[in-house]
Amino acid sequence: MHKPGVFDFDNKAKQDARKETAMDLKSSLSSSETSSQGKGGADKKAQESKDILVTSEDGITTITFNRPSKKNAISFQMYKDIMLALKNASTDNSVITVFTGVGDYYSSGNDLRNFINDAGEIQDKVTMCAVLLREFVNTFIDFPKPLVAVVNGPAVGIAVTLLGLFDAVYASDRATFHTPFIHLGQNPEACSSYTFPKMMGSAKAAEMLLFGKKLTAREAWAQGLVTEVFPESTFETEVWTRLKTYAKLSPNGMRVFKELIRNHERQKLYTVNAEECAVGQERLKSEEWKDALRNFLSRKAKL
Ligand SMILES: CCC/C=C/C(=O)SCCNC(=O)CCNC(=O)[C@H](O)C(C)(C)COP(=O)([O-])OP(=O)([O-])OC[C@H]1O[C@@H](n2cnc3c(N)ncnc32)[C@H](O)[C@@H]1OP(=O)([O-])[O-]
Repeated sequence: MHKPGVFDFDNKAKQDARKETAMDLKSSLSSSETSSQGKGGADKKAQESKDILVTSEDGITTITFNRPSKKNAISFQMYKDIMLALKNASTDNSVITVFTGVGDYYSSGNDLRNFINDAGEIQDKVTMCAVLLREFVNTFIDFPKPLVAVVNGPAVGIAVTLLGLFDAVYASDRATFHTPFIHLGQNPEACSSYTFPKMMGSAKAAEMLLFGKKLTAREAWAQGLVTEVFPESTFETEVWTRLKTYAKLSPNGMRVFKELIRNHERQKLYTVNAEECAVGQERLKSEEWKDALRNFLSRKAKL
């Protein structure tokens, strides 16, 4: 019998898992939806979940990582909440959608405890994780309005790689950008294996993605990952003043221009996302990854 290779996306196991996860996501999204007010919900709290806050004001829907005690690490539930928030933001009255974080971090990336059960054992969530991740990243690829990151502090892993799918990234000079996949036995995701070399050139992208070099905000700006860096003392005031001005620009114009830009490479991004998730699925079975996870949990390893 044909053994599916890493890039064979159509094998039955993946399809079954995709069905399961799709059902799981559907029920999770619809149960949150009953309490959300997505459509037309400008100028009020649009949706509430414990770790992801969503507000809509002055033409801007803001999705905020709100888990400061864990440096805004992203749990599986948060991935689902973010997808729901983006789905609602795509049809609400707002013009621009913004991501930011509460506390000293923007986000420390994927919650490494996503893979641990209550007894502290590593769980096999490999296929489920790949399916969730693929759907999550596709939601960013397809988001129709201008998407802006207000990076208030350090960003790690998927919180960094996703930025390649944003339209603008404003950073405090306190922010750092770190993709330590080599130390984690994982691989670049969120289309960064394509967007980063395109953005910064292959030599600079390799330092980040292959060698896990942490960039300061100014280095990230010099390499095209960040639009502009602001001093921490004036960051919030300057950025929000600017965003409120941008939110008065033509919403239809911005949608059409964004679609024009995205359509040049939408199919390419879907393919890259699928490939990265398939490779990631293999990486999450590796001993390297399990060792990295054990080291983090036993507090032997920190970035
Ligand atoms: C599959 C999808 C693909 C995604 C890939 C990625 O994103 S790859 C990137 C994956 N990301 C990483 O590899 C980052 C791993 N994290 C770190 O290396 C460090 O925590 C730090 C450098 C972010 C902050 O160091 P610091 O000394 O300033 O603070 P602190 O360490 O005391 O943290 C406070 C609390 O937050 C907790 N917590 C924080 N982050 C995470 C997390 N991601 N997960 C879980 N928990 C996390 C931490 O355990 C602690 O909890 P406790 O003990 O109070 O219950």
